[in-house]
Amino acid sequence: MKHFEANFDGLVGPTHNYAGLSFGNVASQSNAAQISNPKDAAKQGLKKAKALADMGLVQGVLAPQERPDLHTLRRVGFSGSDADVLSQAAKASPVLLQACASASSMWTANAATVSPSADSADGKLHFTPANLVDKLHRSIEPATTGNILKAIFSDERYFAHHQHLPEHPHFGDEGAANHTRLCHDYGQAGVEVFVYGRSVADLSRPAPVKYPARQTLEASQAVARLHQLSDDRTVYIQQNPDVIDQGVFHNDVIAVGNQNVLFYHEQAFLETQAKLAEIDKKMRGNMHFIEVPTAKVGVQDAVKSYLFNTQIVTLKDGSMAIIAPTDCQENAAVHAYLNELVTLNTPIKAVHYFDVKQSMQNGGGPACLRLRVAMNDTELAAVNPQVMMNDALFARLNQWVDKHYRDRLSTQDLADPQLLIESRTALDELTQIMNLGSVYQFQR
Ligand SMILES: NCCC[C@H](NC(=O)CCC(=O)O)C(=O)O
Repeated sequence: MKHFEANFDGLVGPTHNYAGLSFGNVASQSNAAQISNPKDAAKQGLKKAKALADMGLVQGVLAPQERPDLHTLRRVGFSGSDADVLSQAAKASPVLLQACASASSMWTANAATVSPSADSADGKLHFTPANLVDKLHRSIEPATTGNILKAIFSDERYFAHHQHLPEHPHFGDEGAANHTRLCHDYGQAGVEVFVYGRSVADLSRPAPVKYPARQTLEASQAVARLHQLSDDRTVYIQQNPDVIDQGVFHNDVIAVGNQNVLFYHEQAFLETQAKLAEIDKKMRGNMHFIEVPTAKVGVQDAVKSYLFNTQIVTLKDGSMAIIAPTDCQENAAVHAYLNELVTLNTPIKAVHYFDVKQSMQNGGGPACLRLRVAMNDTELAAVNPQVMMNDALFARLNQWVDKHYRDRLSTQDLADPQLLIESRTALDELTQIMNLGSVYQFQR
């Protein structure tokens, strides 16, 4: 049996826009009210996904969500025709309309936490959609995320789907952006590392003062229980609250792992040495800890360039490559660091750069755009084949984007009833292309 890690990238939705909705996410806030280009955004994402498929990696695509979300707008009291609801909301609360129109489900690293069958007691691959309660615009994602995941990973012999955690700050959960699975071989039991921003129960632990800590320890522990992980192979690390206050709103902005490599910034964690020792012990040794010192790359440069929001992938020959945003090339310190990294004695031998600027301007790099699913070939054979990236799907999705997407969108346009019609028409066609059935409210 073959074991590997598949990536499922979020397709950027037709309403991709810059609304400045994410307090604590510097890019989102500083690009508020800029004009976006949904067509370019979707094509940039598709290009990255296709390039990874062409490198021999297993690559899938996840469908975007229905936006503007008329269901939520009606739930909070707007009524009448769809056009009425949009115009009332735009007048009464532009921020609310923006929250209901965000294409934020494109960042599928926040869609769910995934544990492979090798790690769980029942031998199933587990999914828990993230509740994303810290941000209104993201808190409306988990139910549809669950529907989409179930439509793709539907075979109950292999896949276990859990409901998202209770929607309260106690269980603030941001999914895989705060979770890294380490292993020696993808098919062997690994060590699942959960990184949290604060603990609700233990108030003696430090917490950020300026920006929110989106992930709680309690949420991480709940997901580990649901996924039937063994304590012996689970590690909880607190993120350094000082870096959260400098714009590191998810752990995947400051650390990334793959197999036996953990690539992280010197300031990423609290109690770093003790936690690395625990990882090493639970991994039974042979780890590569690649620590980036502040003297080489400061936290600000890491946040701006997204050096750690990169993907580390294992290629066919067993070597690893980094998938980085072009922003890393444009930052002198980061570019110099990456040039040096590939010459060091680590498994990482190459860096490939991709332009994902439309997503970056909202604080989402290459790693945010993908959900990792470590699996084996029997499990892959049970995945909906219509979502897997190949030449035909790439061509079909590019045509679909060309047909339905705008190349310019402002936050004012979000109230345009025509945008809603375009978006629904596009998604309806997409569910046929990807054979998803009726996953959206408007189809039910
Ligand atoms: N993993 C990357 C997530 C980025 C995402 N940005 C946003 O939602 C910005 C949306 C806006 O401001 O229009 C977030 O902060 O959760």
